[in-house]
Amino acid sequence: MSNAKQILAMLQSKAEGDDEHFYSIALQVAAAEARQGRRTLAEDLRAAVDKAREKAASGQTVAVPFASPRGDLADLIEMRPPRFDLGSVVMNASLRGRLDDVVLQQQKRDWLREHGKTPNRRVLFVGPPGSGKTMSAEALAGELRLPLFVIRLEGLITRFMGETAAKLRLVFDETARHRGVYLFDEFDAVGGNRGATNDVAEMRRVLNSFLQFMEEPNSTDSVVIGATNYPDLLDPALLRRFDLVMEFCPPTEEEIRTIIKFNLRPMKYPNLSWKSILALAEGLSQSEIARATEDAVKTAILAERKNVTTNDLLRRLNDRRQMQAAFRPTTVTKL
Ligand SMILES: Nc1ncnc2c1ncn2[C@@H]1O[C@H](COP(=O)(O)OP(=O)(O)OP(=O)(O)O)[C@@H](O)[C@H]1O
Repeated sequence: MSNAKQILAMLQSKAEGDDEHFYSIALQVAAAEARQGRRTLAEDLRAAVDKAREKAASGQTVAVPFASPRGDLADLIEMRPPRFDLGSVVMNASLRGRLDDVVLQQQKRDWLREHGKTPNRRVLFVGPPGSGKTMSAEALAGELRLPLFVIRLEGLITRFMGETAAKLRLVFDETARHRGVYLFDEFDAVGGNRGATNDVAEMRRVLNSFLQFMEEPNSTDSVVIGATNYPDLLDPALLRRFDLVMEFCPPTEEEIRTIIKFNLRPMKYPNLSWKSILALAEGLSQSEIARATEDAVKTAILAERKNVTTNDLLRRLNDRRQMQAAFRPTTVTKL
């Protein structure tokens, strides 16, 4: 890009309030300077971008001001400002390590590029309902100080039958225009045989478009996350398009305890009988445990108590078990 075009693009991104695009062009200029041997100027530019980014982020916790998608996109993408960071998600050390690695590669993406490497940015989250996939996508966005955009694929396919591929094009164009974390929820709807529609030709079209869009380079390094409860239904060709697959598991005893303690705050809970609580919580998802705990806290508040008791928790965990039994799907059918 010529200097004049770069200045024009920078001014346009400033006018649109898209700071990340602004910085990204400034870094492209820095890289061009470095290639021509002007390393001090390149370093100065890079340091100025880091400083500007830090300044923009200071004063924020993880809240990110960002415009919601407009026009056609408003129907397709839901914008959620991230409310927490990865420390709020209870997960095992190996999963945490891999998420931290995505954060690091994204934060140091310009440095990686200078060494001819592309940062990982396409991630598939696999795991049972309520195990923290959406929460982790939000936390990843929080760590990167980016907005989270959620695209519900099943809804997109049923609603825009015949035009889904064109709508997906719009979404992917947006990922190249505005840096963010884009979560394609219910990903099996496009990636598998479980049809949101029985129109096999339409599903093929959507799948092929998706494969093609995933291969395209992304000028903003937006992070694309697919989330599914049914990895077995995904087409292997699609799986290969992801840089990483991350598995979310049902909670261990230690994780159950951490989720309960976290959600009991700010109540007191002396002398809980953990043995019976853990026994009843086993088999419930992270989400069900968090909600049962929240209900137990509400019970204590309504009874004007400061303490949550073992019985409060057992009663609410039992409620969740009954709900789980009532709603457990019997089978998942392959077409
Ligand atoms: N690993 C976790 N650590 C702490 N809280 C969790 C965790 N997983 C789930 N929760 C709680 O459950 C809620 C719902 O979880 P989330 O939506 O992330 O699950 P999910 O895996 O995306 O589910 P689904 O597949 O049904 O979309 C979270 O907002 C949080 O309150």
